[in-house]
Amino acid sequence: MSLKSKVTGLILAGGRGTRMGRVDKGLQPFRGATLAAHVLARLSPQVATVAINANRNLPQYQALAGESPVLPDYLDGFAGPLAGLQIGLQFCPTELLLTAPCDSPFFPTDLTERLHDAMLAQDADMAMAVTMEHDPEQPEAAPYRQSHPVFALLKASVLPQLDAYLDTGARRMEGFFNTLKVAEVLFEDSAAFSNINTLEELHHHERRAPAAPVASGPGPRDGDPPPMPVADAQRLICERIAPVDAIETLPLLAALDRVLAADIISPINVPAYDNSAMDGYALRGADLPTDGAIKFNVIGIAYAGHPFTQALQANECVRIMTGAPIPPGCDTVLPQELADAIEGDNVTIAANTIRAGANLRRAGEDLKAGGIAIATGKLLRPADLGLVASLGIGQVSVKRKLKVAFFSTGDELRSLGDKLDEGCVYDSNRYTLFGMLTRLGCEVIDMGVVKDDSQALEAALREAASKADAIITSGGVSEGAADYTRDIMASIGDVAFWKLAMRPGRPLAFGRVQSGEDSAWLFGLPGNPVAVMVSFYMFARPALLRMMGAESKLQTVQARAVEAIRKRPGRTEYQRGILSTGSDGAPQVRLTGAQGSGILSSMSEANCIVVLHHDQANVAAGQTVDVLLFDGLI
Ligand SMILES: Nc1nc2c(c(=O)[nH]1)N[C@H]1C(S)=C(S)[C@@H](COP(=O)(O)OP(=O)(O)OC[C@H]3O[C@@H](n4cnc5c(N)ncnc54)[C@H](O)[C@@H]3O)O[C@H]1N2
Ligand code: MOO
Ligand SMILES: [Mg+2]
Repeated sequence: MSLKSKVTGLILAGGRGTRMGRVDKGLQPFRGATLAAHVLARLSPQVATVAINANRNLPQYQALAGESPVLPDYLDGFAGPLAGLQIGLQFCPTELLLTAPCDSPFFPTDLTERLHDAMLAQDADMAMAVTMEHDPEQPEAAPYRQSHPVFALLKASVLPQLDAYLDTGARRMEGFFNTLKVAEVLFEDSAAFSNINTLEELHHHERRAPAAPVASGPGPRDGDPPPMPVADAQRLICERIAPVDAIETLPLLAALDRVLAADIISPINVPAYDNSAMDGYALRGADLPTDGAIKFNVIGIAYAGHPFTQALQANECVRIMTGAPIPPGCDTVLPQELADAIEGDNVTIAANTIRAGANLRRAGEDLKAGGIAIATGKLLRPADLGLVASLGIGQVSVKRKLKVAFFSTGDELRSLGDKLDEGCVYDSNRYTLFGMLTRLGCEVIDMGVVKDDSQALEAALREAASKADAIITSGGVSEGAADYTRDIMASIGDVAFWKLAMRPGRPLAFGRVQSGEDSAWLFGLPGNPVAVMVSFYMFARPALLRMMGAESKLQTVQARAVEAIRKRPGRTEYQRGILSTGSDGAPQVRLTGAQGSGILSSMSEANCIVVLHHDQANVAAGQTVDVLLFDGLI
């Protein structure tokens, strides 16, 4: 039996993340994935199966764990790693359990093997990693021994001892380990066990990252992490964001473009009764001639709103208008223009003019009483208002509008009405952001321009976090000497800075900003005017829609490229295009000329974005490309 098949791995992710501002450490974005995902990638090859101990954000951990279990503590109140160990041992289907904390993504790939060797050699109950450390304050002093109790291999059979220890109220790992026979294993590489406690440490590691074990994409340049593929960033954002659950009830007309918060159940059949689809004559289908022609006697008139209620006899018919209820016994309507002859009260109908059952609209054929007419999450469009009205419903429950604060950053920015000093530009991003957010149905909070000044930025972010569900900023997220935004963002929240494998829109900041009790999601978009729009559409838009509880799928259409398009594989490119109909009637697209990410006119001229996918290479003229239409997007 292999060693691996005897070991269950347990990721300890149940802590409070106190030193990280109480964020869920394991879910922090790190080198294209989450910290816990990195730990999982290290652990999986060393064990038969993995479980995750977590006490918050269980769905996100479950998404990571897949088929494997996510185990909350059995003990209440974030009782520490021993509580995680307890539930892990309770679950453990194998002879041995190996623990690893969610904030240490660099541990050795032979951890299980080395701990196991020592455990056997010393006939121990558990084995634990130890390193020799130097005190940075006293570099001359002798190194000291540092144990790493969260990296431990234990016999599953120690569970009763752990239960007894926890029953005494004690919670310290070292205390429990003193009750066991422990083998210590000295590892040379102390950095392998370094854990990431604070957001500063996280960003420090993020910036000097070696190749990420779970991220894909082109290799690192100058020690930088590889740019993250667009799809990975979208997934990471989506995994972290949950819908805002506040709802309100609105009169139907005020609900246009809002997100439905409860299914609309049809209280009635629509239509409520069988009725005529034509102006003509209602009759019994059985009376229709099979050959020749038959004369029907008109015995009355049915109008919409004025039914004819008398039952018909053989070869009788009723003059009927569109929408009028079908008289009793009738099942067919002859459109009047199909009559062979109409003379006074007589209508002659020839054989094979219509079939029995024709031209009727059946009760409930649109909506059945008791059925779901519109499902929760639907963005209410004009057709939906009509549908709700057709059910006689005058008020609907919708999600409250999402509050989104936004501002531009940069000393060079001037607001409209200001003099354009040398080296300055007018702030255009706030206008595009206003437009995009308003179109998305958000309540916008325009916070103007904020200078490249750390105090002003911090104050603006705090104010925004206190007022809004989400914050959108532009500028200052790249590597420039005046790009203060990234440091302030990182210092007052758990904000990660990503370099994305896309163009435009390479830099992006995403995370949560905290101000006292209040917090908000932050999207720090790049400053370049085209980049800000593209990043908004690709990342902020789906995230905001998710917060609103709405669907965000965008439909692409295919079009023939009129000219060749240069494209480098390994990044997603969003080029501005004009979609039209070719001489053969098929859709075709051409680019709007210069594609620089400062050229906003390319966006204004365009009616679509040409999406060139991550792995796609140069496109030859005549080849088909995917196109995202601006209609529906903006
Ligand atoms: N060494 C590197 N430099 C840059 C990189 C990089 O990876 N390494 N990335 C480039 C890319 S791509 C972009 S996009 C920009 C992003 O820069 P920032 O987000 O830091 O934005 P700023 O430096 O503040 O501004 C960039 C550019 O955009 C103009 N801008 C900014 N805000 C507005 C506004 N509200 N209205 C109109 N124009 C605005 C600003 O004046 C600059 O020209 O970084 C590249 N550099
Ligand atoms: O993202 Mo920057 O993409 O060139 O403008
Ligand atoms: Mg910059």
